Amino acid sequence: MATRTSSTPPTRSGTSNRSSASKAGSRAGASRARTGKGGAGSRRVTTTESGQPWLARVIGGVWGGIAHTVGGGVRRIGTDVSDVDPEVRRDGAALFNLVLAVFIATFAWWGWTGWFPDAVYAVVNGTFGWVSLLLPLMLGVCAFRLFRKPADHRGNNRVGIGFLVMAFSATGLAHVFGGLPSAANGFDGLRTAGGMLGFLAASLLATIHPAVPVIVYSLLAFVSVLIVTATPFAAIPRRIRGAWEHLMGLDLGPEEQDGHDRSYLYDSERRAQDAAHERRRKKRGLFGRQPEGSEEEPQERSGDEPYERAIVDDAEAPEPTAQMPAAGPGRSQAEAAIQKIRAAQGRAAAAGPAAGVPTGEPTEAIPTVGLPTPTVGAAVHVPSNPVAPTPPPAPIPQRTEQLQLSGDVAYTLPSSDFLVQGSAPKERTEANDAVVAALTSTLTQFNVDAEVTGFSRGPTVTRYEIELSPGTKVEKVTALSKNIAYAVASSDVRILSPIPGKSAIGIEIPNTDRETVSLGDVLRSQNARRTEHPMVMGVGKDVEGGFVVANLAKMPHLLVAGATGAGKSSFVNSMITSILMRATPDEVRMVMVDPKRVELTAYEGVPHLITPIITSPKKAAEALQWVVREMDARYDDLANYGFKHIDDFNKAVRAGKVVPPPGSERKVRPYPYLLVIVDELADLMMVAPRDVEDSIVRITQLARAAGIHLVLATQRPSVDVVTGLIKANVPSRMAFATSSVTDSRVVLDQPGAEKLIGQGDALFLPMGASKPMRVQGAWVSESEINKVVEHVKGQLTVTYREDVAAEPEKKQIDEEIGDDLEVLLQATELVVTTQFGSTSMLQRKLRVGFAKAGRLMDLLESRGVVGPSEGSKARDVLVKPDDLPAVLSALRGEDAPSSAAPDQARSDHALADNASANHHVGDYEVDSPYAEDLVAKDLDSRPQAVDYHDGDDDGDGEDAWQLTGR
Ligand SMILES: Nc1ncnc2c1ncn2[C@@H]1O[C@H](COP(=O)(O)OP(=O)(O)OP(=O)(O)O)[C@@H](O)[C@H]1O
Repeated sequence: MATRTSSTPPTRSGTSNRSSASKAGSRAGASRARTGKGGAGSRRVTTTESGQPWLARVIGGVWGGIAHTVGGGVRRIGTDVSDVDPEVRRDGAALFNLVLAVFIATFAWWGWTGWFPDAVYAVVNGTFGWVSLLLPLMLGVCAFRLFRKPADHRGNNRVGIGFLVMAFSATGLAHVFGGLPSAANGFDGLRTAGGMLGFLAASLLATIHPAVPVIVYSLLAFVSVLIVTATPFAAIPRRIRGAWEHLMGLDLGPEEQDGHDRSYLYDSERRAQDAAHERRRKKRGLFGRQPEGSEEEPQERSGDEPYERAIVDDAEAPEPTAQMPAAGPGRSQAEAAIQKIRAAQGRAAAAGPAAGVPTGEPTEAIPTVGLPTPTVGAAVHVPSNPVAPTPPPAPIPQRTEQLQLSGDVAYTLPSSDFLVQGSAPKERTEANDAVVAALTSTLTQFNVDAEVTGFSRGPTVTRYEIELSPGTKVEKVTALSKNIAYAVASSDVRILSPIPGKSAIGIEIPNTDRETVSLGDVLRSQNARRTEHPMVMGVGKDVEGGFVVANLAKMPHLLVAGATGAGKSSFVNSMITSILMRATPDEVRMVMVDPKRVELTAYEGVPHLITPIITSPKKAAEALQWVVREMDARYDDLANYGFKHIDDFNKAVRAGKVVPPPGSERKVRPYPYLLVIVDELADLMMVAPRDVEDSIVRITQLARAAGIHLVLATQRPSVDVVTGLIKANVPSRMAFATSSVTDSRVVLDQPGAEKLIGQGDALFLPMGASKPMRVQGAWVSESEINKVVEHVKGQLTVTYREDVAAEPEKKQIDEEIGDDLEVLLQATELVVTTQFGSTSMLQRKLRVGFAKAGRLMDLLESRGVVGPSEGSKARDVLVKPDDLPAVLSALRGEDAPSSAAPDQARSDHALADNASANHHVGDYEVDSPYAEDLVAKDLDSRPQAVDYHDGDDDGDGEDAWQLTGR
């Protein structure tokens, strides 16, 4: 059981509401009415329990009211952050800082006089000297932060401490520059310098030499600026250089700033990089981060966005491509290089004994076909695309502060150090130059008027770009695929025609020197930092060496398939580790299904789990049904409170705008995302194909808005596992190497995956993309996973929901039915689906005797499935096929299944919210009639499937259905 939990335990609901209401009431009167008890009730509790004098209560209430009003206004300045959770607001303290700032400003800046300001001024000025002029600014910044970021305790403390150090060192300096007044000069003397504080700080040091306090406090003041601006020492030179270059108008591109040489780029490429950098820089602010006080706000998550994409990248600033420049000196330079190669080849062809085996001059030698060797003079002029630099070890992404979970639990995300840094990516190697030469040679041999204009080196493959001269057919190059494979001595050549977004043909050829993509690097990349969304995962690197990061919430469901050893499990590990690195259990909960029992065991016990890792396929099928019910409960809330997406609902809950009906005991909490991971769909489909498919289809059709997302992995991407229905509803696909082109078609609806080279090489087709993107999956080692898991488990003890895959409850079966339930269910299904109430049919189809068939028919009549006997005629069937699930459930003694539950019932529940009990789903509460019903059903106890093949081939219509029991 949990020792700590991320939310209010079930038993607390009543009392905790009261106590939190009481706290809120004493802190800020205006927030009282938030609790389910209603404003009056809360106020009464505060009044009777607090024991404060009435005047204090009145002042507290007025202060709280003003604080919330001012806070509301401040939170709307610039980026609107008015959805700050009312529970964590510190408006009272913020207002205190603000009032103090204004007050000090009135006499320090504006010279307000009078006995009261004079008295305060004497104290403040006597303590700080002329540094009191700075105090309003410091207090103002503190107030602003407290209003807008009350939960950022770490940041607020940092700024507060920074200002204290700054004020102290400033008084020390002021004391020296104010002429080192001594105590004998009295307060008046000290006031004109650094005040009493300055005297204490500097007078002793100044006895050594007046320069000593100047040096000490200058350094301390500098350190205080670093503390306030959260600038690490290592970043100082870069920031100073950035500021200088900005002031002088010399802004460099990002690569140059990182110490990367850009001399290999053409002018136009550099300009493109600069423009992209400028756009990004403008977005981020002068120093690559937002100025203090407006640090990058967590991106608002909202349900509906235009042009949603699963991939997270800088869509506005596409990375420059290293195509041959259209014109100018760069172009002529490149053309000269190509001509040089041509000339060399021409000479070689003329001189060589056999076509394609050129023997050029040593410096311009063309490699022999099939045995590529590096050629300095030839290929080196073909530009390579710049690869994304390995990001320096840094937090992943910005949130290393303590996060406040519900239930007042502090939670720290795992440190970036747990994930190692990968080796620096290579931009070009000799092997690339050799392949360029081989490709150029092949094109020349076959008289194809085309040029290799550049290449992008990825970790696993390099994509060489070929541009055709006007009038040359694309097919002339694609027809050469076998010759190209021969020339580069690799069978895994993949031709892209065209490269998406470019007028060029891409030829992907595996690198002989592969590189591993470290998950840590992917999560530290700019793309990952662009968003704080908790469902973002590091996918890997694309062929251009760019980091690929995707948002699972936008996929919204993902199919991962590939042959054994192709890299699926490694991908699933990267996905789970990404979530653990970036999301708290309050933000993302997971259900893991691992019938293979080995792949996911490392994650057992992480607090993000809602149920122990499920290894039994039967229990997994039940868990999926639980997910369906959870989805229904969430939909009820969305419908009830008028939201279209769980993100909008959560935002409103955090802003205190979701108020349960008066009298309701319920405490509405934000719903976490629910990620359901199935690491071998085939095992589930073998056990309960119909139920698993039903659940998956239902979840995938609706769950996006409910924040529920499915990831289905399989090594058997055949049509009986990945059925048409499942495929139609799981729009994003990740195909690792498949064993056949048929499998590739099942996963991607196109060939390609069969040409992948395994071990993490994949084709990623996120929802909405027309062409799959080739990526090398991110790799995370077992030891890294263990470190992350240990940290996460140390933060919070897992609290499992017991009913997700619980043992099925004993059912109340009608005594009259007794042991005949199985066969009665079959009879019902048979009669209702065929709409034919014949006893002899039951006899034949169920292979039972006349007496048994007659008894079954009587039972069916007594339960209203068929009408009374009409002699030799078949009986009327009174139940429509659509109502069959409800009837079967009723016979089993269960409640109606959720899929068959009338919508009216659900909306009735929604209206009667306060009448239903509080239930916990995961660690959050749901009011749902189904919450009680979140109990697994015994699926094995009923007929599994109706076989659509004819039973006995005698041609009669009755035989069209045959029940196949287990
Ligand atoms: N992204 C990757 N980077 C580097 N190597 C990888 C990557 N993914 C997989 N590999 C290599 O391939 C091996 C098999 O990968 P993995 O176990 O993920 O395959 P799988 O498809 O899950 O196979 P199975 O279905 O048999 O479990 C790993 O042990 C590792 O050596």
